Amino acid sequence: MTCTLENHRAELASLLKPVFDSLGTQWLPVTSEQLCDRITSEDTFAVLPIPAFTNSQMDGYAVRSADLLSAAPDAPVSLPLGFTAAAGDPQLELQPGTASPVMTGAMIPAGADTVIPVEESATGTFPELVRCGHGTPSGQAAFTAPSPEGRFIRPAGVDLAAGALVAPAGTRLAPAMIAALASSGLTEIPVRRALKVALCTTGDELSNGQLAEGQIPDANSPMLAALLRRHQVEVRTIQLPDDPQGFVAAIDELQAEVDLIVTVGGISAGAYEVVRQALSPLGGNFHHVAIQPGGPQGYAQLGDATVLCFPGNPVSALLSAELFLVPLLREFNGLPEPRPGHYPLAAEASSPEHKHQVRRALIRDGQVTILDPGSHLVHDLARADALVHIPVGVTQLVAGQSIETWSMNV
Ligand SMILES: Nc1nc2c(c(=O)[nH]1)N[C@H]1C(S)=C(S)[C@@H](COP(=O)(O)OP(=O)(O)OC[C@H]3O[C@@H](n4cnc5c(N)ncnc54)[C@H](O)[C@@H]3O)O[C@H]1N2
Ligand code: MOO
Repeated sequence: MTCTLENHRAELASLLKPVFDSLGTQWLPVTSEQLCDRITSEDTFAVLPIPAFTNSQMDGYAVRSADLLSAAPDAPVSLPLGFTAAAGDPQLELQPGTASPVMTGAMIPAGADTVIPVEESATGTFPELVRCGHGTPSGQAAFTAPSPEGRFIRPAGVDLAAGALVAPAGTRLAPAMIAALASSGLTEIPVRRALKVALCTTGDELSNGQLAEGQIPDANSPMLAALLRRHQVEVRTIQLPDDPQGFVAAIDELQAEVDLIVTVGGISAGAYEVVRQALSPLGGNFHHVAIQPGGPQGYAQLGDATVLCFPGNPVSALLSAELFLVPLLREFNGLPEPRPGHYPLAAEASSPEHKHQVRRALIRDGQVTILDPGSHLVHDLARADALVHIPVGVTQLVAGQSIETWSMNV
């Protein structure tokens, strides 16, 4: 049975919706390398205000603004120094009529209400400084101008108050938001649990080691694993046996460990199509979609096991994943819909009338060149800059016409 690209897309979207809906929450440390680009599953609220405490914006002197009201270039005011506050030190107390050297990020001493940058002091540099517990300060600093209250002081909570919403549920965690979560004192972040996929290749011709005559390296495994990982999927790759009974037993075992099983190969019209032969009697759906490459497609729901079956030719496998799975992963991960580019076609191209063709293309010198349609041309796939969709009903494209191009690498 042949179905359209849109129908198959819709069928897979409804097949996978309960899978995505069931994922729930996973708590990741804010330092986790897996956190970037994940989606928060709950509202997160600040434990600490940002900034966490009132601190200095400059390396300079914390003083009371009232002590410098008369300061002028011809009448500098000299203040004895108190202890020095470095970033990370506990809060000091400023005695009236003194100046406390403070470094950027240090707590503003209690009683101080303004900061004068060191370069604005009469000498422009710090004299010898003494931190609390390391002796008695003896120096002085002179100032030639008043400094208004609050100047160069960063108040606690000015950016975000304690208890305020840091990120609503559904936020995609970009690096800056990770900084906001960390700054607000959150150490464990609730994110939507990553989809766990078992990526199963099939075919006696595949080998990851020594190649016997007739064998080829397994390209689909590393290719699709890389694609899925790019979309935050936890992937486990496995080569399933080519006999239907062993295949079903393996699927049975895998279903307890993963959310989704993706098989590649073994679904077309051959005599040894293990995936189709194993899953058809169990209610699997195998049909031809009016697309090229990627015509043979399948899926099955076996109890709790959701199985997606892609064709084995590497180009067909990757484009099947790009067409049917990646858009759902992008939606789950809160990514915006990709946008096409537009370029004039360098040379004419043709396409079968009753198929939606997805062609690989090069973009050079502002023009797009469509490559050969063969679904075994994995190196052409690798060097392509973009995909070009030629819908059902369009048989001829002419040189110079404007073409939509879609990136595979977003
Ligand atoms: N009589 C027909 N033959 C075929 C049809 C058809 O409609 N009638 N469809 C063709 C199309 S279109 C495709 S696509 C393929 C899909 O076949 P399968 O999904 O059954 O895949 P296999 O037969 O297992 O493999 C196809 C091809 O890809 C190579 N392959 C498979 N797995 C890998 C891998 N992991 N790494 C690298 N290469 C792989 C395999 O060796 C075959 O060359 O069927 C057409 N035939
Ligand atoms: O659909 Mo197949 O993917 O044309 O080779």
